[in-house]
Amino acid sequence: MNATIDPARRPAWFIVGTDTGVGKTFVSCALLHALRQRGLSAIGMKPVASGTDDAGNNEDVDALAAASSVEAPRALRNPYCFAPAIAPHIAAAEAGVDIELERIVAAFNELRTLADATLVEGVGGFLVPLGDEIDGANLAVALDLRVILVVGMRLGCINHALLTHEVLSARGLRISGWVANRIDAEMPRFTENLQTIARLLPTPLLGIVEHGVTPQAAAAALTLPL
Ligand SMILES: Nc1ncnc2c1ncn2[C@@H]1O[C@H](COP(=O)(O)OP(=O)(O)OP(=O)(O)O)[C@@H](O)[C@H]1O
Ligand SMILES: C[C@H](N)[C@H](N)CCCCCC(=O)O
Ligand SMILES: [Mg+2]
Repeated sequence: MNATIDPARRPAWFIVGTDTGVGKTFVSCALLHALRQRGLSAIGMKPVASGTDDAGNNEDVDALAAASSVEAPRALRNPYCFAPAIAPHIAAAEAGVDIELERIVAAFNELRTLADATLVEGVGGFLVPLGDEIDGANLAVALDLRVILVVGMRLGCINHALLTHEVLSARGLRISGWVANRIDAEMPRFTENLQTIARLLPTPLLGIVEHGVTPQAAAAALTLPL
């Protein structure tokens, strides 16, 4: 790691998806590998996770840790984790927990000191509530990071990509680019859909992640907006 660079100036992105299950974790892992292939140390964060196995582990948190080149305490990588795989504000309410943005920002700031680059995976789609007063957009704004939008390429994604981009812009976020993730191997007219989104989204296409590749292999197809 290049410890001479002020942590606040090290590259970091907030990974937003067009929905839950569109490949935010998958693409985040690919981006972590892409950073590492460039010789940078990299770490992933999942501030709010829901859904654990019997041992209390969450798939996203574990996948990001496996793709990271730096180890860090789970409390920093994942400040909030709830057992049921449900909307996080409902899981938090059931657990009697208030999700606090300040706690997430503090964890992120500490995590950022440990690696050259940091990726933060959002929760579900961009406007998922995190409590009565806050949502995913508030989290992205509080972290003040550039955003990478993961578009899960399936029927309906054009509208989801445009809606998400509009809200990102309305919240004043800087958008580094988008990634086309082929979650549906059989998507009819994939190329035409890709071209439509590329034409309508005023942000660069950072790469296409093919269906069924490993995150390591997908890394080679990604341009890092460093
Ligand atoms: N390019 C791909 N090829 C094959 N499978 C993929 C691809 N991208 C994602 N998947 C699979 O699709 C599922 C959803 O992906 P992923 O968990 O990354 O979505 P997510 O947006 O992070 O979801 P969540 O909102 O739960 O965090 C996972 O089983 C993942 O392995
Ligand atoms: C459990 C799942 N994998 C995600 N972590 C949470 C997705 C919440 C979606 C809420 C919604 O938009 O309706
Ligand atoms: Mg995920």
